[in-house]
Amino acid sequence: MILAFQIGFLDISWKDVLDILLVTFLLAQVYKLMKGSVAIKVFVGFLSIYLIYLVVNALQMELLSTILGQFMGVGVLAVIILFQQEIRKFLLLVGRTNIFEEGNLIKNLRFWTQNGKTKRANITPIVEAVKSLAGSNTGALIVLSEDSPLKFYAESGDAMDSLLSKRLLLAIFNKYSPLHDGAVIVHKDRIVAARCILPVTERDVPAQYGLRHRAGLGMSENTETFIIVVSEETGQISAMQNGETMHNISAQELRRQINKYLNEPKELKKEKEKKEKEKEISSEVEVKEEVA
Ligand SMILES: Nc1ncnc2c1ncn2[C@@H]1O[C@H](COP(=O)(O)OP(=O)(O)OP(=O)(O)O)[C@@H](O)[C@H]1O
Repeated sequence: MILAFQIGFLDISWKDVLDILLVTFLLAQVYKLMKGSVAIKVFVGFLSIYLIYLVVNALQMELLSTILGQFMGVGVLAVIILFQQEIRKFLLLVGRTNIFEEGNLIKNLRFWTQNGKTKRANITPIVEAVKSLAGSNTGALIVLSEDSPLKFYAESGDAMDSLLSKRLLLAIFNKYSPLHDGAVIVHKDRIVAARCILPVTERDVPAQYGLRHRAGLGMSENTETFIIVVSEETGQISAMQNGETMHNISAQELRRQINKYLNEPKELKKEKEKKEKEKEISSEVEVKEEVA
């Protein structure tokens, strides 16, 4: 074996380096694909347990490594069952994208290096378009995603990758446009796709909510996105985030809420998640106490 270098008692060969690089590339691709959806939290959790399992195994801690080993065995099955839809979409995506096709490898690499550099969304075209659509009772469903282009959901519609503009949004949602059905996904300053299918909420919602509102709410439960719905029936504007609906808001309020969503620092988001978890735990404890 040709040695590359040695770290303490570890002999690292070029094959190991290549192995590590490939695994890193694969994990980063999976992360990029799932970024912004709830699946990523399960993925990171599972990965952490797997890393602990590897360390525990290397340290030959028999009992813990047996328990974690059992968990990993069942866990893989549980993940496959829980995320069968996502896995299916992922495999379809992989099957359809040949990275060695002409220009594809370069495009992928460029996407990698430029991903963080895409300009932030200019919210004026969005607010102006929503105001116009509401004024003419034209139904619309717009998903704003700050973190990721939501490839899984974008795949269900027609890819666009166009610069965001008021006129383009109006053209898409025009009743006679072949693209008006479904949702538009906006990531940073680009319209990623139109005609996308979103997950519909399974919660009990007010009777006046039809499929458009249910899909918006479902999306907000499943992803860290901001969703705007314009009702075709009433022309009212609603916004959804984290499974909560802001019903019948003005264009001004919409602008304020989008700004809040785009400017919310990551730490604040994490703190909010922590508080929600604490709330969940305390309500579970309360229920248990009541039962006892
Ligand atoms: N799962 C979905 N994902 C994305 N868009 C959807 C989905 N389901 C329905 N829609 C969109 O919603 C439209 C139907 O809206 P529907 O009238 O049922 O909703 P609504 O909430 O009552 O809204 P409105 O007030 O506009 O009537 C469809 O034409 C389609 O464009």
